Amino acid sequence: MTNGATTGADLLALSPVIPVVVVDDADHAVPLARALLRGGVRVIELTLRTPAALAAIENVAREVPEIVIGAGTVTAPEHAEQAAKAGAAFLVTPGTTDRVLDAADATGLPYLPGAATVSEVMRLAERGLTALKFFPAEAAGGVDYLKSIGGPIPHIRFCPTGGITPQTAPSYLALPNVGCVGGSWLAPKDALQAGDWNRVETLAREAARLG
Ligand SMILES: O=C(O)C(=O)C[C@H](O)[C@H](O)COP(=O)(O)O
Repeated sequence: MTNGATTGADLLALSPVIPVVVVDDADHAVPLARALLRGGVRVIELTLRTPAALAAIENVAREVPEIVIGAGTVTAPEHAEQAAKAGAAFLVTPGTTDRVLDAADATGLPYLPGAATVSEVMRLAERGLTALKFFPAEAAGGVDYLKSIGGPIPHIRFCPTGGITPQTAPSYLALPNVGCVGGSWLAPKDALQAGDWNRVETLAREAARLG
């Protein structure tokens, strides 16, 4: 189920870019996942922002076992259990609370908890976490902020997400404390609505080369 990704650190190594996906139609998820795989991206983060999200995760977990499927936008404790039951292999949270972290731990799944400040990073490090999501990356200070965090807290590694583009991704990926970036550009809403899977495959092929 997790295709070998059993820790947060494993998640950072799956792909240079983790596609962050919003699906309005659960039927889009399987062809989308297959297009990402054809382009060389073997991970997908399906955000729990729409009513179709959990069914989409179930569809991909059942029909595309070659891809590592995770649930994003985990903002409440119950989201963690719902996502695990749907077949998610990992969880991603935009920010963190103790209740959300406890619920994520209870699933036994690897997860990337969100942090945006040095103090939030330190609080997560106190819980023994060493692989975090840095969100909202661009708005929270971008590359320079992450570079600064690496000085006093060099053992924590990040998946920065939020406002990152194919043009800015390389500057993040060049940092020693960055394992991958998250980005919604790999699954443009208009491409999903049009069923333009060739465009998704092309975007994935370009992203897979960023690492
Ligand atoms: O919903 C979540 O789980 C989040 O944490 C937020 C998303 O990861 C970012 O909104 C993606 O940012 P963009 O790539 O700029 O679209």
